[in-house]
Amino acid sequence: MTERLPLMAGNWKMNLNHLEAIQHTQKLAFALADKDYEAVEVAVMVPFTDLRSVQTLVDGDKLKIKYGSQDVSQHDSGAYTGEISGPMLSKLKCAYAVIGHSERRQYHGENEEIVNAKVKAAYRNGITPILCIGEPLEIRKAGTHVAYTLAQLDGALADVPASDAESIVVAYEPVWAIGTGEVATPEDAQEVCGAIRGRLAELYDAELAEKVRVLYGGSVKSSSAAGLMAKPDVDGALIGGASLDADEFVKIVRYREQAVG
Ligand SMILES: O=C(CO)COP(=O)(O)O
Repeated sequence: MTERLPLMAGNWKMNLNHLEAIQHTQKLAFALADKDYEAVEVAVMVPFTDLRSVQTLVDGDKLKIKYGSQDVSQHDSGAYTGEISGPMLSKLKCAYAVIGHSERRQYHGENEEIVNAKVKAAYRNGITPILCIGEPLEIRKAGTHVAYTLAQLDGALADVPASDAESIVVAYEPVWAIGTGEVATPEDAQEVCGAIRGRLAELYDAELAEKVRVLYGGSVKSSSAAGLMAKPDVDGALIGGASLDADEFVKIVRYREQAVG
């Protein structure tokens, strides 16, 4: 079995201006030691206006923290007022772009076609997508959450070749768990993360599926991280609210030191 380096990615959402971003990144850099980065990959997904500041810090101080954006345009250039392109993000050395977050699907009308085009735009520009999928509450209640989430995966990966897909990060983020304080149980997370890996094996092959990191996101805190990470198909977390608190985020990065609960 391939060893997958866990990924702990903070999604700051629409929080922290560029001055606050500098302060927050410096706090993380100060708190995290080399040995933390050996055990876990650490990333922050920041507002567009923070990227240049974060890049300058990371480059200047040779920080091991990775960074990325929370979205990317499906187009590479042109008359798309307000959009930010893949070439702009790769020029800022973004490692990752969050794509298809439920808040973008909900508030910005992103459908499967757009998400698929954005995944391709990221790859075209050397950026690794962190693809977000997951069901709303009514689907969970109806018991069709696995099929619903896998259909989102199929749509996002349509016509994406294995040579690209092998590096994708998939984040299972059930909408009912996002920002609600209601974290999925480790068993719930494993059920869907395992199904995602199974579908990747069907869409591509087992070797690719073993390589891909599948994260869980939704109200992750230091008190829940170790339990989630104990599951075989959960390879990290996408962390919203708790990533805005540097001490709490560092505790999540060090989940191995926390009790499984
Ligand atoms: O949406 C999320 C990460 O992308 C999860 O947000 P919370 O951790 O605030 O629930």
